[in-house]
Amino acid sequence: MDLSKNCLTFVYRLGYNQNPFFRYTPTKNPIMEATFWLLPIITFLGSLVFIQKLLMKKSEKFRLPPGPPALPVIGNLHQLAAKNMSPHRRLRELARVYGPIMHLRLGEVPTLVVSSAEAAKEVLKNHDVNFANRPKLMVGKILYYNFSDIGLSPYGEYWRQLRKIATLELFTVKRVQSFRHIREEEVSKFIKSLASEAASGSVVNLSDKLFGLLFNITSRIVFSHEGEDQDAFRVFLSNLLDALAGFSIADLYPSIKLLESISGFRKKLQEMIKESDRMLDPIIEEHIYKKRQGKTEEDLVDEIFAAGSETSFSTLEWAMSELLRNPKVMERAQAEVRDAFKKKGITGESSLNELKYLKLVIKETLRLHPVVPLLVPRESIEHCQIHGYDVPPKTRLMVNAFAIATDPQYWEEPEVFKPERFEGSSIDYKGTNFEFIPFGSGRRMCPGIALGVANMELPLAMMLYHFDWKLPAGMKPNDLDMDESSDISVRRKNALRVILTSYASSSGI
Ligand code: HEM
Repeated sequence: MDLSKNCLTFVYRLGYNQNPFFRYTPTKNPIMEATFWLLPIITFLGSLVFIQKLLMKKSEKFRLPPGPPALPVIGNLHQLAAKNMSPHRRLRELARVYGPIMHLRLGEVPTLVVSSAEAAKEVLKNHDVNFANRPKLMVGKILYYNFSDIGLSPYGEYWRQLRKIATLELFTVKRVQSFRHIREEEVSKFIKSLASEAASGSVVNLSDKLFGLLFNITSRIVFSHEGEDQDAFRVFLSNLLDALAGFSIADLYPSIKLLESISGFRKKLQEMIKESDRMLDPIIEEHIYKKRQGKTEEDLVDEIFAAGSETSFSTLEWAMSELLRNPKVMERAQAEVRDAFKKKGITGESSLNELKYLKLVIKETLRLHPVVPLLVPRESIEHCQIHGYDVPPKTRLMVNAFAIATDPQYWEEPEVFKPERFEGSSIDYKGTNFEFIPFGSGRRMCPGIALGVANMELPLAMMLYHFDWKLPAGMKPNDLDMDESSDISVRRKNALRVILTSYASSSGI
């Protein structure tokens, strides 16, 4: 019996994968999947209860943070899976009951969940070094050839060298600027393609178009090459981001090596390697060939591809969704960009500095829809104390950036999309204002902020300048669903479909 296929089909039937975009990925709720997996093997794991009890005795001398009561073997997985909510929303709910410093056991993994700015500052600033490690997730071991990438490699000399090269050589403002012509060319092609859709008056799948844009920009930046195989890459990215969350059964029970193979996760990752080699090898070979002949433009390392395209794509998709739901904000953003371009003409990225409100729209989108809401998991290196609670070594850390960015303690009307809230405020996403950390903070903070923001500003400005937007079939702004996929990276669950008309004075596409 193909148990793996049956389990996935079951989860699929539960309705967690209704997004036609991502229909090739068998399940979009990894926690449900993990919980489901536990049913047939729970007997096997029962033997662990005894060991666990011994461990619990040992941990009694610690003052662990509060948390919901855990069950033997599965710990708190059932509470996370309850209510069919995305993990970051469910964890926000639990934090409202148990507090901003919460202890959970996910499978056999002790996990610290931090959900306030004060506690985030404590772990990401005051105890930054101690939490600068990443857990040894299977995806890092298999897909990234024994943790050889920046994002998943353990804290130490190797990671420091990679990060230094990335920071000094790849992510400087000058380097990001050197890709300006790529962004301008690709955005111009994108706008032309939207203009032909506008002329036909048909309903446009904006999600597809935006993904294509970010895919092309990132391909050219990373490989100096136009993107191909976009659909396959989209599925690959979706699977990769699932794996990064660390919610696979093998990552929840890392001591039981057998689970890596019987859960089918190892096989899945190996298939992903084959798929990524199939897609990337020809591009890389051509790139090396061109480089030897001195024919390439400056490029970034290939592993950056996933981090770079999906995050900016998702954020743009959310920004357009919020603008469609909030016509007044849309109006103000369009007025600003149209006014600026009318005065100076469309001068590509050099016009962007004037667009103060547009920048606030992006900030507000990152607040309400941080695309990596729990940041990338970290792990404590040695024992430490956080606000008087003990945190043993090898505790997994999740910082709920979403819960913090929607906490009424720091934000007025936190659920309302209101870019004006940042007007005259010095709060920024650079990692020092802990109530707003969509890019994380500290040593492992996202090094790609400048590139990510550059990839979002020009497309957004151009979309707002060239077109007027409405929802299809007489839908009212509030009818637009904002359902989220339930992965580590939070995308729209359903494609964003729109009708657009060309703005009368728009020219120079
Ligand atoms: C909207 C855009 C983006 C968002 C919201 C975002 C968010 C994040 C977050 C939350 C983390 C984890 C930080 C932590 O653990 O504290 C991260 C890590 C990372 N990001 Fe980004 N990111 C974005 C764009 C990019 C881009 C464009 C690149 C590169 C081209 C990039 C490369 C990376 C890398 C390499 C890491 C791992 C850093 C490390 O572990 O040392 N990101 N990002």
